[in-house]
Amino acid sequence: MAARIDGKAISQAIRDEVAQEVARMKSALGKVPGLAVILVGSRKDSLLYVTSKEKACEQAGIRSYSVNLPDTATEAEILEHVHKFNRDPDVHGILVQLPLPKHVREQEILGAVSMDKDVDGFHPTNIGRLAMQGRQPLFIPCTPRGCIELLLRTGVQISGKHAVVIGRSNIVGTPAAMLLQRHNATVTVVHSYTPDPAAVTRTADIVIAAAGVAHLVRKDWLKPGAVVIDVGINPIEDPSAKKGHRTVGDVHFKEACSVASAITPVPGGVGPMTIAMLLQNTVESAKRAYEFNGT
Ligand SMILES: Nc1nc(=O)c2c([nH]1)NC[C@@H]1CN(c3ccc(C(=O)N[C@@H](CCC(=O)O)C(=O)O)cc3)C=[N+]21
Repeated sequence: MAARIDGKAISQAIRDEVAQEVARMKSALGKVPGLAVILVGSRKDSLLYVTSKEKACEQAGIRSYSVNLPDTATEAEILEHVHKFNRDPDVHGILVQLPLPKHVREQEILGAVSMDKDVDGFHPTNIGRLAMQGRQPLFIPCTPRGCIELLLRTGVQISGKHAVVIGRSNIVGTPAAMLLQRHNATVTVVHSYTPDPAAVTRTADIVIAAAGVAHLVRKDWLKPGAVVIDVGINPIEDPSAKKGHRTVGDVHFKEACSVASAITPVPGGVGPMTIAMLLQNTVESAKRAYEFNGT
């Protein structure tokens, strides 16, 4: 029976650490970190995420600034807000909630965020530095960083292990693969064109599932003793649930539990870590801005 990796508890510990840092900064400098969140449109899931980010900021003592633009907002309008936050010295992190409406070119917007406020780590220069040996990005994308943090804080060795990342998105799969490589794992990325993803994944010591497909990873995809990090957040119908639906990961949790040595649940795994990492990136950014080392 696999150990359950408790993302909720670990993320709470990180949020407590962040809150302490914020308190120290406040008493030493009279300043607190600031996070700006730009939301375009009214997708229900995005609204929910943004609200929980704001709540988490408030609890940690981080000031949040939010802008909610209509679906019809133009690139120029969004850029105006990005530029305003770039100039604002009280703002240390800027997050543009993704996905953006289809008429907006995502890369244009993400590339306009000041590199040293790019707490999502999505600026091309930060991604480029993440990919290069011997270079340091200013920020590591929150979800992949959360996955690695879960491994580190549960004492899972990464160095020398074979890690398989399922999915190659810009925001999770690709940066997760780069990060694992920086931690000296041997990394394979499988995706929708991989002929036999199960066979490849079965050779993994560590699996990071970020395909966005409910229950893609079954028992026969896993090597006995594998450590499984499930990034998926997929709504499925469930007549027995109160709302008629529930959230499941990319991994069939129950099946995986009989094979894996440790696994993250959904919800309560990677999701809460994403928010904790966002807060941590924001505090680190404010500390850099004020040249404050925490004492
Ligand atoms: N610029 C940008 N940055 C992001 O970091 C970003 C984004 N856009 N767009 C959407 C995704 C998704 N995301 C999540 C954050 C928290 C949970 C979370 O806390 N989930 C809970 C509840 C899940 C549920 O029950 O639905 C859990 O997993 O336990 C999930 C997903 C951040 N994202």
